Amino acid sequence: MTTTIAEQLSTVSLYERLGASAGIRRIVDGMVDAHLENPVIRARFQPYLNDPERVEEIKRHICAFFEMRAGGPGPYRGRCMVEAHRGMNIAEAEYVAAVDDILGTMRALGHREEERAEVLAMLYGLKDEIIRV
Ligand code: HEM
Repeated sequence: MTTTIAEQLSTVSLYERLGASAGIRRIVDGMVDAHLENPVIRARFQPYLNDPERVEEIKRHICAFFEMRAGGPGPYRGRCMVEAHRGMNIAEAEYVAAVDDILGTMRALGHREEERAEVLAMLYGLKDEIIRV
């Protein structure tokens, strides 16, 4: 029995389609750079620049979180989204700015509309665990 390319692609996990661990790391690096340039949210991240080891740890956690959510093999050992963002009083506009940075980075890296839509759906599902928790 023959299968179409579309059917074959649909069986490949989002993790693989994002380029596995290395591809996700590129998205996270670009996303953090974009956050630092984004006037809506950069003040949230600038204080961490004094502590590069902490930045690296947070990036590793964000990579592991994305990998887990995209169907990757590894565990996520960071905090849950409510714990990670508790007390920050994140506003809707800040959440949208962060999502825009992630999708803009994916577009710049050449990820297809399909993968961007899947990541958007994943992020949207986390909204209530991040805004004003
Ligand atoms: C868009 C969806 C978001 C996702 C999926 C997400 C995910 C994460 C993850 C996985 C961590 C690491 C947790 C850990 O190290 O235990 C983290 C940390 C952090 N997030 Fe988010 N985040 C999102 C939105 C935001 C927004 C909108 C802001 C602020 C404008 C924000 C600010 C932070 C900060 C400052 C940290 C570091 C906290 C610390 O360890 O001191 N995040 N986020």
